[in-house]
Amino acid sequence: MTGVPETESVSLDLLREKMAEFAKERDWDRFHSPRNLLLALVGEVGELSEIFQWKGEVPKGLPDWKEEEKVHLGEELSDVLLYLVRLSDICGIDLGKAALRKVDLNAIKYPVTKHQCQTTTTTTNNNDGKQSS
Ligand SMILES: Nc1ccn([C@H]2C[C@H](O)[C@@H](COP(=O)(O)OP(=O)(O)OP(=O)(O)O)O2)c(=O)n1
Repeated sequence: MTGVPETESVSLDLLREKMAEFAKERDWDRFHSPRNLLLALVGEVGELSEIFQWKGEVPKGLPDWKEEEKVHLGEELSDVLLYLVRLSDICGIDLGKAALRKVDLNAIKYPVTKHQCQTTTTTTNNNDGKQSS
């Protein structure tokens, strides 16, 4: 259905093209304004949050979740990603490049030597750089 072989990785560029095509075919470009897309994105983040709502903390890998719950989670994560990709495109932002640049900036802001977790002591580093015991 996507035209992408199962074994191939999916790029942000492919998703950007698919969303552009999807909107064009339906004459929905006029609805895909920055503000509309942002609101749609926030709505989908809400739907994603609902999946985790009231569940308490859940273990990584979601071992106790039913297959259909995981499929639903994948759908909501995808909606968030797709609107984010589309919003970036409409705003003229190369999301992949911007994100890579941000990763570099994060590494400068949080150098490993200063923020590595100390496993031998009871002191822990929060990811905001502040320490707590
Ligand atoms: N104007 C629109 C409407 C939808 N979509 C695409 C992007 C999302 O991936 C998905 C969102 O579709 P829905 O608004 O139907 O939302 P859900 O799929 O979450 O359905 P529901 O809200 O019924 O759970 O469709 C889009 O690009 N532009």
